[in-house]
Amino acid sequence: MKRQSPPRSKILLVDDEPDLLSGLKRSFAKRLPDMEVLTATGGREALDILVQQEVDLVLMDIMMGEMDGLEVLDHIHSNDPDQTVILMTGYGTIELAVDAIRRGAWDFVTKPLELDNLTRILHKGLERSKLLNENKKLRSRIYPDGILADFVGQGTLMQKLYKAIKTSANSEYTVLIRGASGTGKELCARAVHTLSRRSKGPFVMVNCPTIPGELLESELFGYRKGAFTGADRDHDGLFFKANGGTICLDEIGDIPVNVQTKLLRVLQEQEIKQLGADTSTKIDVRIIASTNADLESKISEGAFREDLFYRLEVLTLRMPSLHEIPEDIPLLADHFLKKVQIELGINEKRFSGSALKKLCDHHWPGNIRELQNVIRRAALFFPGPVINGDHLMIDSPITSPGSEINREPEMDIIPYKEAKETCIDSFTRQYVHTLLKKSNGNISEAARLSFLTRAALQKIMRRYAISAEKFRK
Ligand SMILES: Nc1ncnc2c1ncn2[C@@H]1O[C@H](COP(=O)(O)OP(=O)(O)OP(=O)(O)O)[C@@H](O)[C@H]1O
Repeated sequence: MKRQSPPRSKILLVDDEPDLLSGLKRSFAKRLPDMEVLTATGGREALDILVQQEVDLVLMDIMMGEMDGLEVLDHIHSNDPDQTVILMTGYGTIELAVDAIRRGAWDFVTKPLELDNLTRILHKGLERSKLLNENKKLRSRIYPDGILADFVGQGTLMQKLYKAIKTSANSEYTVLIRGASGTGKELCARAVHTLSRRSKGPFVMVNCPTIPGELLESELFGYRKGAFTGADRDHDGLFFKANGGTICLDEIGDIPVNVQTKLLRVLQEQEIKQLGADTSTKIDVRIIASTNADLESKISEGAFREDLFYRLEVLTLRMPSLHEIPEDIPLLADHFLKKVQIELGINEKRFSGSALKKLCDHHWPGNIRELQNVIRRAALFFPGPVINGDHLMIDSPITSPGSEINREPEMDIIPYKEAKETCIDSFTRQYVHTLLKKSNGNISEAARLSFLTRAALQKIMRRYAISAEKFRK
């Protein structure tokens, strides 16, 4: 197969001296053979070219007849603030060049041109353009039909979601992502960040219930050395880690009221006063919160601050449950099957008609994550090119790896790490089922027996779509 060569970088040379243009073009052909060089003898011509073509770098003289370089620079940047422009200036006009830098030129070179130095600067300028372009591409990871990269689903509800994600990404407001466990809330939070102007900054995901309540405040906001016994050094905290970017507080409904109060202050004042600090520090962090809890009920029980709720839900994104988007199940199933084939390096498989029907008929309490796990298990445990209905262990959630192996003794040989993860999945499911059976569905009792915190156990239950209800007598 013929390999495609990478696209050539394009440089636009702008100068009203045709001799200089043709001289430079000849020199560049020798020194920069991978580049395409375009030329323009004036500002207007240059602007026309830039409207029609993507150019990686503009090298332009300041002193030009019809429109000087600074004026052209302003026009270029009003259309594309990221365009890399290097200006050429004669001796004695250095001040002008400094002014140009202030107005957004990336660099300048002095005439007469010293070709080694110019080549070095051009390489650096092109490197800058490349990085900016990669970032732009990342930010516009939206396919022409409006679907976001990483997301699968084309039905009406998913289309509405993509639109809402894009709108949220274009603003700086706080976002509240609501939806049941496994519906893609984390994926959604990442998409809002990636499509926003903060995409170059950090994205910090905080699973609130996994941090014990008494540590959450110091983990989120940090502390100064000596703030409390054991604080033997300064600790920045997750909000500072997210400075310039986005923080996503997952399961916001589970955070203690004292932390809610502090969070409210951060939202109102955009500054943090760390434990043990004398003064507050300004921060620039966009907050996304996600929850599968009924926050309104929590408010009426006094467990969640109403004022914080209204601050958080400036923009609300609702993730549909999988049973609400049945038309997308075959697409998602195919997507996960392809993914697992790549992850496990196994031969291509497909679903039989009975398998697809079973997938579409199931109610999916654990949503997209449950679908993903079911497909992973089927692909892992059953060799052969076709996954049929019997291979999908949907109806019998209490499965032990042993029983699966007995039913189908021949397993595909897959990397040890993946096999182990899948067994951990089955083990966790079985462990929690046994635990809940023993405690008659009493979560506090189950947490006590397992030495897990109640919140940690609930998190596991949500992740595996296990409800305590059916274990209650
Ligand atoms: N529309 C989708 N297309 C492709 N993959 C998806 C989609 N939605 C979710 N997923 C995948 O499903 C899995 C679960 O998604 P995610 O962790 O974002 O859910 P969640 O709602 O945050 O779950 P929890 O509340 O339990 O933390 C992830 O592997 C994610 O990549």
